[in-house]
Amino acid sequence: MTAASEPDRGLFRDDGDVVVRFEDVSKTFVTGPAKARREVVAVDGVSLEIRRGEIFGVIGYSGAGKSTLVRLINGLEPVTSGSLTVGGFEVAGRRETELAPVRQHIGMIFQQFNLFTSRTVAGNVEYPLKRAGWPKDKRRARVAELLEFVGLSERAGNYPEQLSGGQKQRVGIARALATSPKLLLADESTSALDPETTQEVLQVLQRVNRELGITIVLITHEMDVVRAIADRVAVMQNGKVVEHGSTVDIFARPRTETARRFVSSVLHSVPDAREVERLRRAHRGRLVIVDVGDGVDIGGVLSDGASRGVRFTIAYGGISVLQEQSFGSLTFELTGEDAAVQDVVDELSRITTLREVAA
Ligand SMILES: Nc1ncnc2c1ncn2[C@@H]1O[C@H](COP(=O)(O)OP(=O)(O)OP(=O)(O)O)[C@@H](O)[C@H]1O
Repeated sequence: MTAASEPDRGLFRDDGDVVVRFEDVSKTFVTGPAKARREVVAVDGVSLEIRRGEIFGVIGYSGAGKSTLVRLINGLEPVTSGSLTVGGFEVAGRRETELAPVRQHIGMIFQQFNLFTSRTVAGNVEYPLKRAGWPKDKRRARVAELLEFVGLSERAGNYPEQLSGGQKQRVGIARALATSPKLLLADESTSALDPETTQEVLQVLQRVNRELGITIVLITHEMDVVRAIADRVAVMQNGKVVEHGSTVDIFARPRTETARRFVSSVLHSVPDAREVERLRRAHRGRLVIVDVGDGVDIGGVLSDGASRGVRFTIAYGGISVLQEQSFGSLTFELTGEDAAVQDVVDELSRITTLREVAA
């Protein structure tokens, strides 16, 4: 599918490699009546760059501030403080009427699809083209092209209620792509879908990114979604980005407890509290959990330990491969003379992240 010709007005062209730049951005909601005003800091001092052509995941638990962060990008919520440039355009401090030029380059899809129930599939996809003033024959050709791209040509005359969840979301994607945005915001776009349908929608999003070169910001609370398609990811907690980096790095070396919990929700290589209890009952030696990955020579340390009489038992763990790198974690029981075991623990701590399971 080709990009539709649209006036560009210079946005998204001279912004270098960075499509969205947050600099110390905060968003505070003030709620309640005058006497009992309450402030909620939904986004708290976020600095972040989203690069051209990437799929950028934003993950966090409910209330972390993900939706608000993304709604700032297209000005659905105004920024309280800081600087936010989108396609080289400063969004912070703009009036609603000034945002139209930047919004025309941004598409959005939603968890609940937000389709017009009274319009057909084709009518839904056509809607933004009508609003943008496209003539009828061009609209028709564009809608056909978009429906083909998302694999729904046969469904053009159906109404949303006749479609499955995955098909509805594909209509949402086609509609969001209609006017050839440079940036697609996907807010929990697969959260209402079963795992199989989720994969189907993620594959379409991946094609949107790879084949059309559209940058995607993907909000989710599922690390599986991040693992499937995100190039980089930001982990949010209490309005702050507590960690961000390439998806591979976050999986291989999560630095915060929140990131670690998200990673272990997918990999299951780290024992949870109940499993730790069971391990503790079954093993009497020192129990350590170590992160493993390419280039981390855990075997070498254990062999050295063995030469001093330290024995190890693998009690728990798992190793996965993502984008050709292996990562995961192993839980060892170490037994032997105290000082020698301590040397092994020290050496493992030096080469990787090690957590000890309390005796
Ligand atoms: N319009 C609003 N008015 C007042 N408070 C709001 C508003 N929108 C969001 N908040 C608050 O801001 C915080 C962040 O909410 P946000 O919806 O951005 O989080 P989230 O990570 O997207 O959560 P979820 O996954 O549940 O949607 C929450 O405490 C929320 O209650």
